[in-house]
Amino acid sequence: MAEYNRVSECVGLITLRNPPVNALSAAVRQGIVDTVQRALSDPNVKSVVICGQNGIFCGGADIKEFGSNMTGPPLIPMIHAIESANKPVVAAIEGSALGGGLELALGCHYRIAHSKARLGLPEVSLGLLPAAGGSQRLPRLIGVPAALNLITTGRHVTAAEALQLGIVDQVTDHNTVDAAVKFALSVAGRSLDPRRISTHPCPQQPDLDALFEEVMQKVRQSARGAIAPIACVQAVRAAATLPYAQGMERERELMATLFTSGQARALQYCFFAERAVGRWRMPSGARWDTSKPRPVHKAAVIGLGTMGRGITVALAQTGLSVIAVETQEKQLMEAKQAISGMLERGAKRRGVAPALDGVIYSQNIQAVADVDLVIEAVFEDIALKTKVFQQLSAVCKPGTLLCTNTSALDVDQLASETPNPELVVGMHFFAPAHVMKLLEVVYGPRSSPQAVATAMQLGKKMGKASVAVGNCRGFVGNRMLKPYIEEAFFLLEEGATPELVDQALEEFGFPMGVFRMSDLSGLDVGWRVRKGDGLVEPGTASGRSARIRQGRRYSPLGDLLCEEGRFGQKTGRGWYQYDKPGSRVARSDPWLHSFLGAYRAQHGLVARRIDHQEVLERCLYALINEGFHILDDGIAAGPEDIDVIYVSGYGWPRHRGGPMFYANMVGLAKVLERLEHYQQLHPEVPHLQPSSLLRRLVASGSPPIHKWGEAIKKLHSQL
Ligand SMILES: CCCCCCCCCCCCC/C=C/C(=O)SCCNC(=O)CCNC(=O)[C@H](O)C(C)(C)COP(=O)(O)OP(=O)(O)OC[C@H]1O[C@@H](n2cnc3c(N)ncnc32)[C@H](O)[C@@H]1OP(=O)(O)O
Repeated sequence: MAEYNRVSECVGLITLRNPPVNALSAAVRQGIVDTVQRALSDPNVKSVVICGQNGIFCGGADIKEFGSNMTGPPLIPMIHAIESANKPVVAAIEGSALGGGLELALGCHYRIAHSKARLGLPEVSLGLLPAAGGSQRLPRLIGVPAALNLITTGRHVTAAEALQLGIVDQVTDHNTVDAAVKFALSVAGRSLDPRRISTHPCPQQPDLDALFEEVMQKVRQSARGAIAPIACVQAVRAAATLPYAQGMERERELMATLFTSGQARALQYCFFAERAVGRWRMPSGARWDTSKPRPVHKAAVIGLGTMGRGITVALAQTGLSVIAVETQEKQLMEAKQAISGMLERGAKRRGVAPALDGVIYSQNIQAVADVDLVIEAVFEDIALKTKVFQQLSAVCKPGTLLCTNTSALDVDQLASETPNPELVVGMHFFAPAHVMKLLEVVYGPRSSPQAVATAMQLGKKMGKASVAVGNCRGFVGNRMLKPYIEEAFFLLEEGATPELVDQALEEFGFPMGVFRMSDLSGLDVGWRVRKGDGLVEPGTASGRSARIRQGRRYSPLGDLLCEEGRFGQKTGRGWYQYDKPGSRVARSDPWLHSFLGAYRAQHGLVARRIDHQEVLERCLYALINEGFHILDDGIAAGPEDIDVIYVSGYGWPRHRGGPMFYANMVGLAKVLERLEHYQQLHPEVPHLQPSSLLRRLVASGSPPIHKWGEAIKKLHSQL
């Protein structure tokens, strides 16, 4: 919808009305077409202003429409009609002008922005390109290099940067619509020819070919298989080399390819999934909209190792006052220096003052007496954490929320050691905690909805993709990682190399394959966990029986490397070799290959040829299968929760939508059939046994992913 008013006697004011972001739905487009026509045909109107209601210009095309049959007037002729108008049209930009919203503004003759507005063409992050003329007008307006940067990254710019780039004509701190109306009156009657961007040539650019080659190479490297960034470069190239009409034709062709691609579907699914996880619910029936978070003004972090330092920075950057506690004086001093450095570097990047005064350091746990929330980040040891929780329960004011940053320990067990288990939740950060986007908020059966709501809200404030999950071994992310890593080990036993496995996974789109990742995070981490589980048996036992532990197939390969002191990058040796400890460039290691040969010989294993498809199917389907178990157990409320966790914390390629979305794209019946196939070949591997939920979904006709929630509820009610 678009509302029309005449203001200041001779300005036609068109207001886009489609809460919450004034997306260009069919009704809005129809409204714009009608109101523009009305303004242009009214002889009393000398100029026109377009704005959006509720302080936001326009969030772009209505993404929900992309999945359906699109009706209503198309955007391109609508914008063209505005640009060809014989009366000046001024865009009054408040809040956001994104995607189709900015393309609409680029069709206007002038753009006035509020100083707090943000502008951008983020279509690339939805698997698309600015195909309402944006890829052709922006380079003509601001030049090819700047347009390439904005269009291929999708980044939003501030009003100040937009002014500097020449995207907007004026920035105001006052009422934007008033400023735009005044401006519109001042330009009434002026020639509009120089203001029609589509009629301009692109500004001259020396060495155009070299520029495009360089950008294309950079984009291909960072795209990890995503096709939209490449199409964006091709579209801008068309703007730089072809007349406008032919450039538009190229823009349309490229968009047609992207629009129907699986990647666009995956990326748009991610957009909505990231918002859906904020609407969390617990098996008890507690939900985001009925649970009020507590205000948190002051927080504390206990334990200032790597995780505690990152968490302190993340909290301080939200503007909270933070008490950072470390009992060892030397550690405290080192932490203070490290945290101050991180805050300073972060502030410099963001162009703000560092929140150094926001952090108070203490060796004494008594210092946290008046905080609203504590995040404990001491060493992963249940006895130590229990002791800290008991101290906190004694010291903190009543009602303080006690959160544990654990990746593996039982949140319920910790809660049960405190007098108020309802105040306890897990906050599982990922290293480095001030950088990584993901936060798993782990609730136990006794965690109160208010505690979950508070942790979720705090996560959002810290800019994290926060996902509420139930308590189980490994929560969601690490629980699914276990079968993925185990399959990779089994593949080595059967004849693969770390290079082959990693190459298959990196070609799929992971930034690092499982072995390069393991070298980065340290092989000793998993070794310690397996030792704790009683799985590690020193010695040189051979044969099949040595590889069956606790009744299931087990590969001791990781343990054997650790026994050799090969912990990965930090020791300069792991699944690969490095120039020196701490170096990051992985090189193939002949020692490792002969070690694998000797290991296979010792265990009577005959190496066979393994291809990329088998690597992907075994590693990914094992991980996905665990995801179905997690859904069946109610640990994750829906597939979106799992997918957001994997995309934001585990390097799953966003253009593949997350593991559960990927399973949906591949086809549930196919995933089931391949799991059954591998299970028959490896009956001693329980994680290849298809989950009963997967079987039941296939039996009920493989509903599309957005219907899984309904299907799971129905299947559970039939049990
Ligand atoms: C056969 C082949 C044919 C091929 C040809 C096809 C022809 C098609 C041609 C069309 C050409 C189109 C070219 C243009 C494309 C686009 O414009 S794509 C959209 C680009 N815009 C964006 O990516 C912006 C997305 N939104 C945001 O970044 C943020 O929402 C915001 C605007 C910055 C506001 O942020 P915030 O205040 O934090 O609110 P949110 O929680 O993010 O959002 C609130 C709710 O609004 C929903 N929403 C937001 N944007 C859109 C949108 N563009 N469309 C639909 N819905 C949107 C969002 O989902 C939230 O709702 P809930 O999910 O219900 O919470």
